[in-house]
Amino acid sequence: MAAVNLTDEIVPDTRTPGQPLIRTAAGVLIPRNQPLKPEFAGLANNPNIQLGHAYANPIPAEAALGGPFRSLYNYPGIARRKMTANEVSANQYSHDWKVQSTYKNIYGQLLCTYVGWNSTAAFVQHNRNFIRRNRDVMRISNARDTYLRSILQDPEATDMMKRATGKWLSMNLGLLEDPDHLFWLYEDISYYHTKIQQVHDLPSLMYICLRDNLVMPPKYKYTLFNIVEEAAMDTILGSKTNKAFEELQKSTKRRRMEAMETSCENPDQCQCNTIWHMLYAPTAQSSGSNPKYMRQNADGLLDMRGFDISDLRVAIECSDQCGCSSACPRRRCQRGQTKTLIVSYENEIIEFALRTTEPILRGEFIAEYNGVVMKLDAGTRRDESYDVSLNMICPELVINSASVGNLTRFLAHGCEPNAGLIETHSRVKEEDPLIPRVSVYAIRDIAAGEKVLISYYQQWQLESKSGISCNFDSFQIQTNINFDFLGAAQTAPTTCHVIDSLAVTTISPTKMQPFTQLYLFFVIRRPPLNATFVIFVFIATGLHRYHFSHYHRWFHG
Ligand SMILES: C[S@@+](CC[C@H](N)C(=O)[O-])C[C@H]1O[C@@H](n2cnc3c(N)ncnc32)[C@H](O)[C@@H]1O
Repeated sequence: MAAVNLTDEIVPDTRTPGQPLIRTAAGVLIPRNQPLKPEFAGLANNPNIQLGHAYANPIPAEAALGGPFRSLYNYPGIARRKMTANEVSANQYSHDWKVQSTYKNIYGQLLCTYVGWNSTAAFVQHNRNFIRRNRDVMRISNARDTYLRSILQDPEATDMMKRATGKWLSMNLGLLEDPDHLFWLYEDISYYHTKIQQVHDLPSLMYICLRDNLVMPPKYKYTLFNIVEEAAMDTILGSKTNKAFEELQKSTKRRRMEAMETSCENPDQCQCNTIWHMLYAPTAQSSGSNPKYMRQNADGLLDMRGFDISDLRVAIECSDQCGCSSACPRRRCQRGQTKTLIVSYENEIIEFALRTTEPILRGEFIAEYNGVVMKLDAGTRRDESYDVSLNMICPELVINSASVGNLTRFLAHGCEPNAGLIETHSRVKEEDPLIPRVSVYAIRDIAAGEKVLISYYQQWQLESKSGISCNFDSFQIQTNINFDFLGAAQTAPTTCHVIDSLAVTTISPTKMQPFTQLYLFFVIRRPPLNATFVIFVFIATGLHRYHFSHYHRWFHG
């Protein structure tokens, strides 16, 4: 075997900034102290594949210098050792250091923080040249401020959320003097994850927690390509979907192909429809499910009408063999995210969720779901709530984003989802392995500021035999009975949360005292566990927040 491209650690892509189509296709995890399998020889020589023993988020060079300050928080890819204001002046560092972010201070002056320096070394900037030289940073700060101002105008935002915008909109002295404040950790995570996004030509990423007291931000490693465990790579290499087009043609029985249009820039050479027929189209022998072929139109949009998570769906994208450019409508996942999204802390139950800062059209691509591709029966413990299955491309595998992933790991469950996951057969080069990919597309138009929600559960999981479902109508029946009993019939559920096997609905009855909330907890039956259907009713005056988090913890053990 020629020189093996095996490193200790797989790292976020920094090799080809600005050229998304020749970036890393995947990282493959090879167990330590084990020889590289001969079947992996092709991977070892493929410049688009990184082979390594672990996935790491190294601290970028400009922040790695370090200083005497050691932050309380140890997060992957985030500089922990930083320089303080004293250290900076003792070493006479210039203000040309790389700018991390900017804010207005309470006097309306422009204040800036630097990469690898702590908050005590934030400086006021008077110079117009500063704005000219740091347009990128200013653009991100302005987008953040626009989002925060929109919260101030939002009738649904709570008083606490509005109050908390102050921390970001005008920096106060207290925060500057407290470099261990969680606020700075949020700022660091936003900066370092944005840096990885930018290498892939993707928009910035912000983490925001609009609460008086910030909660710990999420801790995970950030990746924009899938990391494949060795056993999963074996499965991929042996799978029919991984075969190169010509090989597939030789090994597939000729079938009559229904003529289909393609929006590919080069329709005569486009192979996508043939791949659909050879790999995924239902045959006379196939029984049961009827897989759906998702084809982008000339604008790169998918027809998401009638989206149902129990359907099998696959989108097929062009490879270089189709002879089209990187701008081809049928390479939408390859081009990646274009809308700026925010990871926002919602509440004690949902925790973090994704919100869009820009309108998204129905059928529009939102982002790729990245994480670790692993075998379903890998035997390793994982948080399955971050699993996405690959029923069409490789049913034995899942993508799990609990410890390594990208922003899509924050997609929350919605009873009325506005987005859906689409398995995506996509590789830039035909000689690359076909790493399973999953894209997130909008099911309906999504307005700026809205949460991006998917449905976690299939209908059979939500509807037990006793008729419990994540459906406001059925909750309404239950709640009216209870309110009749309380003498307050004119009520309506306001929110519905589903926590794993638990559904919670919060109701503010009109005839009850102000601030009184009623929480109904439903345990949803999930076959094969035929757990008894339980309803707890709590009437809490003033203390409702306490009850909410208390029972949440109780149910999670
Ligand atoms: C894929 S994660 C989503 C990200 C997660 N919220 C976080 O902060 O890391 C799935 C978990 O989010 C929470 N979650 C998501 N949507 C929810 C909802 N509608 N109601 C309650 N919890 C939700 C549940 O704890 C679930 O197990």
